[in-house]
Amino acid sequence: MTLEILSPAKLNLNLHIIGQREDGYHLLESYFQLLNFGDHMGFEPQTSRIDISPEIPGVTPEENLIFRAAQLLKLTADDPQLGAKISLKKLLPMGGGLGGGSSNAATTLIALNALWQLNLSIDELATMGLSLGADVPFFVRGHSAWVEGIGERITPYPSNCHWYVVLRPRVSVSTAAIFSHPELTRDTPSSTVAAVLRQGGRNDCEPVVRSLYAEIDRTIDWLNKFSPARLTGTGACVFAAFKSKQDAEAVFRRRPDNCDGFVAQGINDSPVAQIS
Ligand SMILES: C[C@](O)(CO)[C@H](O)COP(=O)(O)OP(=O)(O)OC[C@H]1O[C@@H](n2ccc(N)nc2=O)[C@H](O)[C@@H]1O
Ligand SMILES: Nc1ncnc2c1ncn2[C@@H]1O[C@H](COP(=O)(O)OP(=O)(O)OP(=O)(O)O)[C@@H](O)[C@H]1O
Repeated sequence: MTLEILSPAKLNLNLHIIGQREDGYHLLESYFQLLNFGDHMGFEPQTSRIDISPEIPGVTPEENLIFRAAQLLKLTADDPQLGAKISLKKLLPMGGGLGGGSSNAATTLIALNALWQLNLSIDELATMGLSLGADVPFFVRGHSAWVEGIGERITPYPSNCHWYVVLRPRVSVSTAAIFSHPELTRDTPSSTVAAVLRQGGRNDCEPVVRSLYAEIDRTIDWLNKFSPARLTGTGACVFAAFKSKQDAEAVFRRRPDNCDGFVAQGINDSPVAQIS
């Protein structure tokens, strides 16, 4: 039996940095919007081996978050006979602020927990997920949500499910470099999810990212001509909301030559929420 499932992307509709922990990690407040666009994954049980195909260029099989998630689950179950053939059609740009790697890891935890009949709870899978990445618990829970702390405090909250143009300028942003930048705003006052969804929030990483990456700066300016544009995560992707699919597609067709990307709709529940 093969389980085929979409591993969705997210957008950070806002990203407020309200403080910093002693270990250097930043305390965030962010609305995480799930999208109906992502990577396609397939899972088929087999004996003992965990095989992922095709490989991701530039990521060794052992570093692949899909492999690490499967291995973690296998160790927790303490059963060396567990294995799976996992297929991946990667459509999400890597290092784009869309959470692709974290989403793949979460989808793997949920799918294999079901296929291997381990009966681990969502709380247990979310705790395991946090050791793989700050955004993994959000994707494990599988609902658009207000996220606090470094990603571990998650309150599901429905959005208006707008259509989005997502543009990817062809540059790569180092998350660690942005978070360690001296100019980064780290004292935004605490807000509420209702205020952010009503007024639209801002991304505190955006001024620093714009100053360091001219292509991202230009892309935000271009998209701003049609609808208020913002960075997701620490970039490099930039997005704006539209009332209809047609409006979004019309803007996407006119995108600058240096960008690829996609049009997608916000969703409140991830496909993984149906199998967990
Ligand atoms: C900010 C977000 O993009 C929001 O979606 C994510 O939480 C970032 O998650 P990520 O890309 O998985 O990043 P991680 O691999 O966990 O962290 C990369 C680096 O960014 C910094 N970092 C990350 C998240 C955070 N809340 N505070 C930080 O200071 C840390 O220096 C860390 O070493
Ligand atoms: N299955 C995977 N898919 C994508 N990236 C992976 C995967 N496994 C490991 N990685 C590594 O993780 C890095 C970050 O990838 P990802 O797509 O999650 O970035 P992101 O969209 O910037 O995430 P975030 O929004 O959490 O900052 C990649 O550059 C890659 O080296």
